[in-house]
Amino acid sequence: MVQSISTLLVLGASGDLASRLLLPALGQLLTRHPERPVRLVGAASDELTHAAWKSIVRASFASAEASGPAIDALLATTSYHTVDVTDSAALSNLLADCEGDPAIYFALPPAVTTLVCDALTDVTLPDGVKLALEKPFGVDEAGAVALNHKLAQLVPEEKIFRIDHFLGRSTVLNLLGLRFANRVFEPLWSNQHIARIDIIYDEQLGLEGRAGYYDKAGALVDMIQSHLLQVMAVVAMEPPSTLSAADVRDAKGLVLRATKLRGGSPKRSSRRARYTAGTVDEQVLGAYTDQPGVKPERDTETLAEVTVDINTWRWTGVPFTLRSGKALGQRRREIVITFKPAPHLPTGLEGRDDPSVLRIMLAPDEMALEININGPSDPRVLERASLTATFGPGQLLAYGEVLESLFDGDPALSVRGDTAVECWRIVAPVLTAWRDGTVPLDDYPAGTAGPADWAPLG
Ligand SMILES: NC(=O)C1=CN([C@@H]2O[C@H](COP(=O)(O)OP(=O)(O)OC[C@H]3O[C@@H](n4cnc5c(N)ncnc54)[C@H](OP(=O)(O)O)[C@@H]3O)[C@@H](O)[C@H]2O)C=CC1
Ligand SMILES: O=C1O[C@H](COP(=O)(O)O)[C@@H](O)[C@H](O)[C@H]1O
Repeated sequence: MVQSISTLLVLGASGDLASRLLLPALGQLLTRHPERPVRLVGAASDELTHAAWKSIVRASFASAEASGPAIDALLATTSYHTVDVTDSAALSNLLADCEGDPAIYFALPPAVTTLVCDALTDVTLPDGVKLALEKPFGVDEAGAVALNHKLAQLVPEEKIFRIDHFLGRSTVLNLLGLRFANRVFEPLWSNQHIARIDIIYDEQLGLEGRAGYYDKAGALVDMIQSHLLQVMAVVAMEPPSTLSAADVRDAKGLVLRATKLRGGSPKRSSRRARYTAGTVDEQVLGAYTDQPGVKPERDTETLAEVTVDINTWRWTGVPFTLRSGKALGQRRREIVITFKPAPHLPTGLEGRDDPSVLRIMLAPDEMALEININGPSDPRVLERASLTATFGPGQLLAYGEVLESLFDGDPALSVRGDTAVECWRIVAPVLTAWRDGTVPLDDYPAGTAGPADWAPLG
């Protein structure tokens, strides 16, 4: 391992991403690998004292049980700057506070990230700088194309990391192992035997004070346009020759280029809803529209569902439904692969003969293969059984994996520029239809499974 950066400069350091996910993961990484010393510089518009910043970092590290010499060294030297990060002079000052080669981490809403990239054109960047940009990449398809061009003027492609932390989850490797290290699944992995695939990421979390970002994004852009399409690409991709960044990115790119909204109709293939007041896990949650910073007239959805087709020999005809939402009653993070029914049940066998279902659960990663077997008392009567397994949790948090690959300059866990644009192309008709009001905005009480008349998935 040759660590190629010395400073992590986090823009948007006072935000939810930084304190809840990025800093704990940095703490965990440095605890496991103290030989990777890194200076941490934070910047955001929030007025934080040095002591307040240090206590944020300390609390984030504590949440990951981070400790040791690299942690102590980082805490002794970390600094925080209250600045407008879209200002070129402020950015130059921030870079002056970095030691050695920095990675600039854009933990910012996408519109702000674009402005920072504009501002960086007036800044002299160190040769070894790396740019790590959070999802969503840009604010729409044209914006993503323009952002790619802007970035190309700043640094070469190999220094650009379009972050999607779902690629850092052990789930991705687990999926590749399950599919390509066994002969039993791959021959069935196509429209010949699979009826439908649902990818569900239901959260119990509400807005968590993130209106500044989320109210302009909504569930479709926040989760489906990025994370869930990436997961779908791994579920559906052709077997890669190696797990190298080039092979896996090519294979994902082929899937996403072939993906289109099912039937080309946003009205039939998408649904959206927003939570009203309710109780999640015994906690009372106010309506989304009553949260500070939310503008109800934006009609931001907190639950989204989209069905796409992958137009290839392997997948034509199989609907892939992606769903994600907030403030739901149950946390449900699952890839559900529903097989076609057996073509003929021998006469003489009775009872339950539902199609087989393979469920791959995310965090903790587990799988369950639900099949029909002969019942214990009368062997002519079928019953349902579930074969389960637990995957290893991985050594690092998803963001730890992401940071490690950023520090090492390995693009395996980041999204290629053309793929980031493809993902916007796939959801563009839905965004337009939702803006036009062609698809109604339903509602659901927080703590429920979603609108009462939505058919359940998986
Ligand atoms: N939170 C999460 O769970 C995850 C978030 N992400 C991504 O991370 C990004 C940020 O999200 P999140 O942290 O949730 O959003 P937040 O709204 O919580 O944080 C945004 C941060 O950016 C700062 N900021 C905004 N504009 C400026 C500016 N002009 N100058 C300086 N600072 C500025 C804010 O400072 P201030 O508050 O002072 O305005 C705040 O620190 C998004 O792209 C999101 O998709 C990705 C994965 C998970
Ligand atoms: O990117 C995001 O992801 C989180 C969900 O990921 P998790 O790893 O925290 O489960 C989501 O809550 C957030 O809205 C979104 O921006």
